[in-house]
Amino acid sequence: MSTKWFVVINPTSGNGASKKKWPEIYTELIHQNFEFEFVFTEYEKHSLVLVQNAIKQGFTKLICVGGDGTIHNVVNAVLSLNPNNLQEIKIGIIPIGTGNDWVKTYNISKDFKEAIKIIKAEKTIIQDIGKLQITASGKEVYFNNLAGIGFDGYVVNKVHKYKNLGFLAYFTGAIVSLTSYKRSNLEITFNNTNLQGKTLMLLIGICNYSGGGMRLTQNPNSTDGLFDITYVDSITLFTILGNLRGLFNGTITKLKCVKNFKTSNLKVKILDSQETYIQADGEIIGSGNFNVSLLPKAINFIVA
Ligand SMILES: Nc1ncnc2c1ncn2[C@@H]1O[C@H](COP(=O)(O)OP(=O)(O)OP(=O)(O)O)[C@@H](O)[C@H]1O
Repeated sequence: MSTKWFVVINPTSGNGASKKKWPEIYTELIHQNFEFEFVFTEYEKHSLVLVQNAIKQGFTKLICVGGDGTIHNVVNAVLSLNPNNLQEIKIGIIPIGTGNDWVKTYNISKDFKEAIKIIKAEKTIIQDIGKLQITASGKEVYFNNLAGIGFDGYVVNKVHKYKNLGFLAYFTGAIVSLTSYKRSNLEITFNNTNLQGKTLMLLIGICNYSGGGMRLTQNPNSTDGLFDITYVDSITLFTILGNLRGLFNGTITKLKCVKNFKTSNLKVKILDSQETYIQADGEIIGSGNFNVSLLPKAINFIVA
């Protein structure tokens, strides 16, 4: 087992900010007495291979420099490898992304010096993780923050156009997309509940924030063994514009048109032929019918 840290940097995250800030982050890691090896990703999902190789070499302490997509890839690397020493693996985050949503739940600072101090203290939380399986392909994806289908996936698919707007990228993408999005006919089944019909979006939440600081699930708790589900069949642009603060303080979830549930499993069937994107932690992962289940207390993160 290595006592060194393995640092993976996505140079494209935060619209290139990770690459620019790396020399200062490197200096600060040395300054705070970290022993580490580091590597830059060279293509999308490259962190999956890099992290799996690092774990096979005996690294247990990982640092992720990037945004929510980079954290998502590191989590997927660990859980798809499912090593014998999973309990010993810890993930620390230096948040340099666009939305930086996952870190907000745990008050991890966006100031990299503060984020490094938090990692140094090695206080961990064992968090719940979602496992999503696309029925047709059997593809499995883990998520640590929030997954969704419908409008949510549509916005994520468009958001790259607005990445230069920073945290407003998702909000801008959502407002621009609301007029053009065509709802899909979905069937959603969990516990004794069956929802069927034209659906704007379904969100499956673990942590508190998504879409660049929005609070779109009502009562999330990242360690309670349950997803927080938000289901919206329709909402007008007018209602959203009248509740802009509610998007960011969570009161939007109290509107009559927004339904909230808790469950640890659910099934989603697409009842029409329209392609509907599924997103997990802000990454498009496919389309089609899928099942989701919760893995309670599945992975250690270093938190404030
Ligand atoms: N070297 C690379 N070249 C191109 N894409 C990469 C590279 N390394 C990682 N990626 C991809 O970059 C994407 C975005 O990364 P990330 O989410 O960390 O940044 P972000 O989108 O700016 O932040 P956020 O998700 O917090 O909004 C991920 O899908 C990841 O697979």
